[in-house]
Amino acid sequence: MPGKYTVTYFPVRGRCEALRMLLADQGQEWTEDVMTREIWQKGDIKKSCVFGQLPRFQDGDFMLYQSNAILRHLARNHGLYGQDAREAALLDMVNDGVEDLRVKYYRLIYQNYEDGKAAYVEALPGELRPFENLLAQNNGGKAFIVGKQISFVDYNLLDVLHVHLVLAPDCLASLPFLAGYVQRLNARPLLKAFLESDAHKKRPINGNGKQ
Ligand SMILES: N[C@@H](CCC(=O)N[C@@H](CS)C(=O)NCC(=O)O)C(=O)O
Repeated sequence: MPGKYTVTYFPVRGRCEALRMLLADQGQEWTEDVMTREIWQKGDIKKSCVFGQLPRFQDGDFMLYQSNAILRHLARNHGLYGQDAREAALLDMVNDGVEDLRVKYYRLIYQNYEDGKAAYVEALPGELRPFENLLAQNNGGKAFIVGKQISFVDYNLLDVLHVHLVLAPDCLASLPFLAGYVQRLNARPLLKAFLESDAHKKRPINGNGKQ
């Protein structure tokens, strides 16, 4: 049984919105422990974090760092890690692909937004194409990214698609399976309620105001 969940993070969507979507869609409650820049800059909490960074996640007295490890822990707690070892391996593969894209996105947002945005947006459909192909191969593109049930990777991929749809609203124009996937997942009742909540809508996407 999972203990009480607490998410410690800066007041942004960033690397936590995927796990928040997972929790909301799975009907879980959690506490937000919001880290201000002022407190973080004092340095004591940073020193206490395993890798000197947030998010930190608490499941009762169990403490975890690294956003993808947190997603996987929640996947194991809530049956979101595929139906067998092969599905789990495929989920790991796709999640690594999501992480690669997320890292490119953060590099753009935090290091090269003004100069790099146009080229990034132009290349984006090509970056998203592998996910379109994976969807097309699974149940005619009408299911989840892997297998017949939702997984932690669906929440992570959905978050990365959400932030890219803000950056480049037409980025799915040539990717119909991904466009349908976003609509389908967004319409899941508990997820829809979360996406329409102030907690989600008012939370900045990134920490520097760029999006
Ligand atoms: N690989 C880590 C990256 C964590 C990370 O980059 N955290 C940033 C915020 S998103 C942070 O703590 N920045 C403050 C600092 O490094 O002092 C994860 O996925 O959790």
